[in-house]
Amino acid sequence: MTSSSYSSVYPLVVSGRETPRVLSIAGSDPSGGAGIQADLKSIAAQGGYGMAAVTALTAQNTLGVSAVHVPPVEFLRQQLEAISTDIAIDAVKIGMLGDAAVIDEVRGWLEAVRPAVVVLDPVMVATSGDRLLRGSAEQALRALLPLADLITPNLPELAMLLGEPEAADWESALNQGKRLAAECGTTVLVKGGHLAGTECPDALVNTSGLLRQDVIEVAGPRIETKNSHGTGCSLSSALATVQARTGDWEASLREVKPWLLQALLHSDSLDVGKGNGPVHHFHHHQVLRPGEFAAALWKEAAPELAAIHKLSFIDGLQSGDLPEAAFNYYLAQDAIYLNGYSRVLARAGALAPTEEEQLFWAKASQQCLEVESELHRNWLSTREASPVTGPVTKSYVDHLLASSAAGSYAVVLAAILPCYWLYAEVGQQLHASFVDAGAPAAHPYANWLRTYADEEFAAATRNAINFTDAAAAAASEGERASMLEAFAQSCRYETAFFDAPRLFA
Ligand SMILES: Nc1ncnc2c1ncn2[C@@H]1O[C@H](COP(=O)(O)OP(=O)(O)OP(=O)(O)O)[C@@H](O)[C@H]1O
Ligand SMILES: Cc1ncc(CO)c(N)n1
Repeated sequence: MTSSSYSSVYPLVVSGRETPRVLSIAGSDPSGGAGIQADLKSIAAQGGYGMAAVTALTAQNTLGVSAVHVPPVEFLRQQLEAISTDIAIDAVKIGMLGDAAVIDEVRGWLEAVRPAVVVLDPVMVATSGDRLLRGSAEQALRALLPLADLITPNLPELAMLLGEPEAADWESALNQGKRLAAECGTTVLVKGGHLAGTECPDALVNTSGLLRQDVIEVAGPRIETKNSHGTGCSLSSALATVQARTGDWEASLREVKPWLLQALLHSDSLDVGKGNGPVHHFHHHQVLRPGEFAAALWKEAAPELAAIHKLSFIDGLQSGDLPEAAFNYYLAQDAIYLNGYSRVLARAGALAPTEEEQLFWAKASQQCLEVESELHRNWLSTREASPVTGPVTKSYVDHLLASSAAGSYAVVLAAILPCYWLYAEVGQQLHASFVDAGAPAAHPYANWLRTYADEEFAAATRNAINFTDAAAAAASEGERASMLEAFAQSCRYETAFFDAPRLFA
């Protein structure tokens, strides 16, 4: 392997632009799912700077196209000139062109400016079946193809460009792609969107050694959805953007296809229109509303809270029938637990993004140690309880320490939270039923039950919930998944901790 081919396979320095300047030359879709609107969203979703020169205006929605207006080509010329005389363009995506005069204008501009990356989506017919290119302009479009680096026809467009019947299976689609690639000397992206079946592959096809192989297929599942309006526009403009950054068509397709798949999967949440709706271009930038993540956590916690209230330990504590040995075991384990918990709270303080939060967790960590020594002084000094760490205590503390090891503030908080939240809820209910029973002084656990109505602890719990909710809003999707996992695990340990005296005392 020569040094030059080595460096092209394993580039030490990526030469592409971090924020590519990408121009879409395409039609407008006022409903926002296709055309320049989809292009600008896709370019931005891939981290590019989007620009748009409008070739045609359509009146359309998710049900279809009701009118097309192609403005005078002189105005397109002025738009293109305004952009390219001022701004360096890293990639161009070409979509709906409308008629032969527009095609000629774009051809002239491409020949003069010669952008480094040109993706041509030969738009002829919308998803709804409406024509977006005059029949008389098909020949002119064919003649434009060799000026592109990548052509992205759907299967009906591929067939029309070749003057052949539409491919009915993937193999004949690939063969048609090869014929078109050979005819125009460029790379063709053959798209599986219009085929049936559970798979939806795409393939980069070329015949003149432009790529590593003649056919590079990228597999993908077919999503069961009618929201496919603008998938072709979104794919081609996203590819142009990523290509300007990577300089590698295969790498670009492998990056864009999973994004488009997720955009299709999240399309229902947009709820746009009655027909073929758009895809969710910014599914990866979902903004959480305040309290939304906390509500999702509470949903996780609800079954555990119900399970805690069914435990014989809670029942016995409430009625006073709880064997003393079980209560003593619980107190001794609680003291051990609080020591470990205090260390994890201190870790939350170390990771906190604001001084307010740092102070809150530092105080919480100290208070935790104070409660631990209180337990020893006032509760455990007169009781018989083993000082050995029980298996549930050990596992719970290990889980908390492990959750803090990755160094994510959001994940530590999610792991910490159930000890506040579930404990506060359980304590409040135990205290309320104690008061309802007239707070009998003769109740064997009266002094303990009285400690539960602590307003300071309730306020701290509200703070801990709010900090966790805010940390989730700032976290990545992956971190939020880890938060849910850490939180759910801590909830299970809360239940196990209340049940441990029955099993191990
Ligand atoms: N149901 C689906 N599930 C998964 N991927 C899909 C689905 N439909 C289309 N795609 C993908 O979307 C991209 C566009 O393909 P398609 O063949 O639908 O283009 P198109 O017909 O030009 O789109 P448009 O709707 O914009 O006219 C391809 O990457 C294709 O694999
Ligand atoms: C403006 C415009 N361009 C392309 C398509 C193809 O999806 C469409 N429906 N509308």
